[in-house]
Amino acid sequence: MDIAFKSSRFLPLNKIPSMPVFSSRPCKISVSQSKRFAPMAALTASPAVGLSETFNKLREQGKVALIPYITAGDPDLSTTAEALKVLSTCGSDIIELGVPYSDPLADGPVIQAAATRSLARETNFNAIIFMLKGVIPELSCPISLFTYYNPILKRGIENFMMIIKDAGVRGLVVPDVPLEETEILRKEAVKYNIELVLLTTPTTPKDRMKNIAEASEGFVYLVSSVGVTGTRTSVSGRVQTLLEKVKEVTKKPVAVGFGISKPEHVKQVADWGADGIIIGSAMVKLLGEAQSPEEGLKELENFTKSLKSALS
Ligand SMILES: O=P(O)(O)OC[C@@H](O)[C@@H](O)c1c[nH]c2ccccc12
Repeated sequence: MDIAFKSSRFLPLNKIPSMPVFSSRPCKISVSQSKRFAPMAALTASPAVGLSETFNKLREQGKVALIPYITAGDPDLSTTAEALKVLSTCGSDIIELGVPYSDPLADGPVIQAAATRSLARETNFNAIIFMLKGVIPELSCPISLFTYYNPILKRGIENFMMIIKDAGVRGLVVPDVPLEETEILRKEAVKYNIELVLLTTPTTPKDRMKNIAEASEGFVYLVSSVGVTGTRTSVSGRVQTLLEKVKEVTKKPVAVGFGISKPEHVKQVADWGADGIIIGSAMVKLLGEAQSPEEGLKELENFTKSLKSALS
């Protein structure tokens, strides 16, 4: 069952409630934090730079993009808003925000547990959008939304794009859509200036990899290893060869994700020639398993700074 969207199915843009449906559990963040989260009526979603522009700028400076992933609504949406600000302030170049979903195909145990906790608190799509509208104007990097296909289809592809664009989202990753079916998605995404990022994996044949890279917008997501997301003790040396393979078929930026969780990993993958590094489970774990949201945010800040300095 799609719990995440149970209370918000088929809502056209103008029917999205103006108040988010946050969990009834008391939120432990401080008053000053919650004030900072309050959406500002005067600000509309900022026209922050998109993913391609971000990579262009970094390329000029010879820098590699730091791309954290976190799950929306874990431990709660107010903390997610604060976490986005922390990630942005600590030098993230793009942030992937995961929409919790009840049947996540490729998510490993850490991200699955985060989605389950988030859904148990009744996080829903409309509340995530409301939160993003308030916080995106305060960020200095673009947000790329990460969601499975079903929730998009249920809203209608065009309606979905319209909603996320209106919230200020600049990119979209939909891991369960095969290349052959991305065309319609991409057509609507382009209309709304949303860059649709496609994924290639270690088992993707070279000619297919080329087609994926050609169709991908913003960057190409290179999945570093087979299996599901999650931290691993080391990054396989195979990633270096994989990176070379992708770079033979495209000039677009290539960001590597899956199993990267330490500053040493980040440095290693950057040295192998990646244009961006995606870190998910390690971030999600810090936020989801901390004693309090404040502690989780502090740990997130320290961790992001350590990853950023590995790239400088
Ligand atoms: O968690 P990791 O191993 O650091 O990997 C990144 C990842 O979490 C994020 O991009 C992601 C979350 N769920 C996914 C499903 C498929 C592909 C990618 C993802």
